Amino acid sequence: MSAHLPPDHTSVPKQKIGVLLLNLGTPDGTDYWNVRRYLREFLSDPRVIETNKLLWWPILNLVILSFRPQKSGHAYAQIWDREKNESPLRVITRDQAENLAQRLGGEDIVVDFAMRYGNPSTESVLKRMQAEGCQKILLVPLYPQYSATTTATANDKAFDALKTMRWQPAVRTAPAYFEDPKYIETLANSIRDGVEALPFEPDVVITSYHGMPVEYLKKGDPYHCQCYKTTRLVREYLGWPKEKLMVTFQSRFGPTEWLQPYTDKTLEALPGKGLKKVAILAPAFSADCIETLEEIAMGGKETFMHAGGEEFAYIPCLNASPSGMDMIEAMVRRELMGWL
Ligand SMILES: C=CC1=C(C)c2cc3[nH]c(cc4nc(cc5[nH]c(cc1n2)c(C)c5CCC(=O)O)C(CCC(=O)O)=C4C)c(C)c3C=C
Ligand SMILES: [Fe+2]
Ligand SMILES: [Fe+2]
Repeated sequence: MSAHLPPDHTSVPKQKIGVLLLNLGTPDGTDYWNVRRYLREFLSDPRVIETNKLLWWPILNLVILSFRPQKSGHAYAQIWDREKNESPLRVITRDQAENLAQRLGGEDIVVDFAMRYGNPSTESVLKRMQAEGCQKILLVPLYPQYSATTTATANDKAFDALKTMRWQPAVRTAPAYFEDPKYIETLANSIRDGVEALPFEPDVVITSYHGMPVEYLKKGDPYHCQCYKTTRLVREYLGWPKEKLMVTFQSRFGPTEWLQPYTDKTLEALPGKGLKKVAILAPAFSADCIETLEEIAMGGKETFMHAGGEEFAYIPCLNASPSGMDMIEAMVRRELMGWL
């Protein structure tokens, strides 16, 4: 038998289990070229943009990538973590991975994080984990609600890397956790605690989810339904009436119809209906990022106050908070069952 093994087989490291947290990605800097490189990779993903490739290529390369990097770079600059010189999404995702590593403990488990677009790339981290001896790897896309535009493409990217490996590790993917009782409880408590800490009583609390083209819902993406279910379960957990916790969809991109009601239009309309005090959170995001900090906490507030609103508060994502990490730890331990 040994004649068939590579000469250095004796140096194969001890078998370990890998846990890889996956998130969307972010530019390496706020300047034009860094943002352009990131947006180009992101918006070239056919899971994200389903428009015919021949049609999309000139629109993306000649129009969008000429103007959008400046606009997005300016938005990133407003929320950039200057001390670490990184975007909040990467800082927080790293915190989550480090915190989880401490919780799972032991030298037989390797916890790391990777991004679908930009750095650290999914391929580089998977290869590092394999070199460290991880023969079993759990992929954890950090999206509570499943979407082909996020969860599926994160997994695709990991499988693309596995395709290039002669000796592939065994792999599992963690499912979306939009109705996981622990997630619902954690999210609901973060809303109740967030609201109780405010110096005002909100007339309405908005759960603002990242949007997507309506077309994707019609083609069978379950994201929209899972968003509504998360909010319904949270509302039931809190015992709130239907009108107290609203669903809206943010971050519209391009000219097509996206999921409605739109967050910005809702914030504009609420004061006119006598609802002048709001709290808002973004449950589709496991970590605060440009879409929550710049678009909602800053831009959303401006829109609301400009329309006659009186009080506005943004409730942060679960991030690497103790309760958020309890939830991630419980989910990961459950998915590792049989491997540990
Ligand atoms: C163009 C179509 C897009 C779809 C569909 C989409 C879905 C989607 N996205 C997230 C989570 C995040 N998106 C983020 C940024 C972002 N998203 C799009 C476009 C689509 N997203 C763009 C063009 C951008 C870049 C920012 C900009 O230029 O305005 C981020 C933040 C990244 C960061 O660095 O902070 C996250 C997270 C979900 C959950 C989702 C599901 C439907
Ligand atoms: Fe997005
Ligand atoms: Fe946005």
